[in-house]
Amino acid sequence: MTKKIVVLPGDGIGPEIVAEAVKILEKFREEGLNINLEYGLIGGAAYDETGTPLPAETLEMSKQADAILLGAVGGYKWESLDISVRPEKGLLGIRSELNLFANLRPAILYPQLADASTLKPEVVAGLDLMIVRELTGGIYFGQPRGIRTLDNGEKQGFNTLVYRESEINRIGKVAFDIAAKRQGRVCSVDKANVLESTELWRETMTTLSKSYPDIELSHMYVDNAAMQLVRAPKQFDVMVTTNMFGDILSDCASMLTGSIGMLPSASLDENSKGMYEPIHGSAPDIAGQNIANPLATILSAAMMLRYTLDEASMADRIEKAVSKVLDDGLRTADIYSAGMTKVSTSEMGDAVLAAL
Ligand SMILES: NC(=O)c1ccc[n+]([C@@H]2O[C@H](COP(=O)([O-])OP(=O)(O)OC[C@H]3O[C@@H](n4cnc5c(N)ncnc54)[C@H](O)[C@@H]3O)[C@@H](O)[C@H]2O)c1
Ligand SMILES: CC(C)[C@H](C(=O)O)[C@@H](O)C(=O)O
Ligand SMILES: [Mg+2]
Repeated sequence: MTKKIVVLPGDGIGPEIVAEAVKILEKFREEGLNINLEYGLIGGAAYDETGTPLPAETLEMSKQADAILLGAVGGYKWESLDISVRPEKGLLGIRSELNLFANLRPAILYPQLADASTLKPEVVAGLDLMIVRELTGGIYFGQPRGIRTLDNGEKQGFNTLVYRESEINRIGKVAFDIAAKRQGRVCSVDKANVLESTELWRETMTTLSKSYPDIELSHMYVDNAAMQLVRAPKQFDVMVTTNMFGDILSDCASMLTGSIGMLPSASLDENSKGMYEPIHGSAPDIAGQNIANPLATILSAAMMLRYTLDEASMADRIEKAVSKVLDDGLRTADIYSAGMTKVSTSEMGDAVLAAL
């Protein structure tokens, strides 16, 4: 049966990088992969056209889809809008509406990029870390939230960090199951010394770990985890953490691999239906210049083939093709170093396509 892929390019560099991943999906389609691509609006592009960052039509087609490929949302143009209609709200809305609670963000160093990493080669060589970020709960979604005026006339902004045991258990299971296929170690990152919500997080992870006797569970406070990531990242196998901590730690981890333009992600529901997107944003500072790195998006398409479309060999081919173009010395500006060949977004995409 034909699998339906919804493509949501979004804003800024979104359309540029998504176009490169689509070239690859189209090639596989020509080779016989039974997919159909359908485009939708999200983020600022959707707001401009329809007055909302997540039009009902986009949500409906995404619910019907087998998988979604997303570029990025947001940009200067929409920064003065009320938070409730900003482009980012469209992204949060689709994650929540589709119940995409498990966000997998693999931070893998391609050895060819050791010199682009912010860490010394001996500290980062062989890095292969999986960050499992809870994506539909925590402070991003907790109620109450807002800005209120206090009795003395002063304004106060407030958000609520809440986690239910069931939310912690389901993301914990994802992390333990992934660890079982890797080195068997999970580090749960929290702030249990200060926040009750993550005190419960720690207790729940500990109880859950009793069902996974072969997995080694450790706990770490988020401030230490940030420090350990840049000190000795190879101590981690799988990290599992809350929505906001995972957002921050994954941007941090991305630079260990050379660039935020290298990190893909999968956001999955209970049935491994998913949305696939690079972890970076719409990069308005470089949008429209054909210089963004498309590899995070191309690698996100590989994750889509692996996790949702059950086409592991095609995913392998993409990952090998990325490795090949890096072997050939091709670099977008963000990962460029002396002696390499600087290429544009579309040249990088074409090179991966040719290397397939
Ligand atoms: N998933 C998403 O859609 C997503 C993620 C993060 C931020 N955002 C939004 O994007 C907008 C810009 O946010 P920001 O500047 O804080 O973060 P950003 O990730 O867009 O950019 C941060 C820096 O990284 C660079 N960068 C990002 N992706 C790159 C790529 N593929 N190649 C080369 N360089 C790249 C940018 O040029 C910029 O200097 C905001 O509106 C933000 O809310 C969206
Ligand atoms: C744009 C924003 C809502 C989003 C997040 O915070 O989840 C982004 O930073 C990400 O990492 O996907
Ligand atoms: Mg982020």
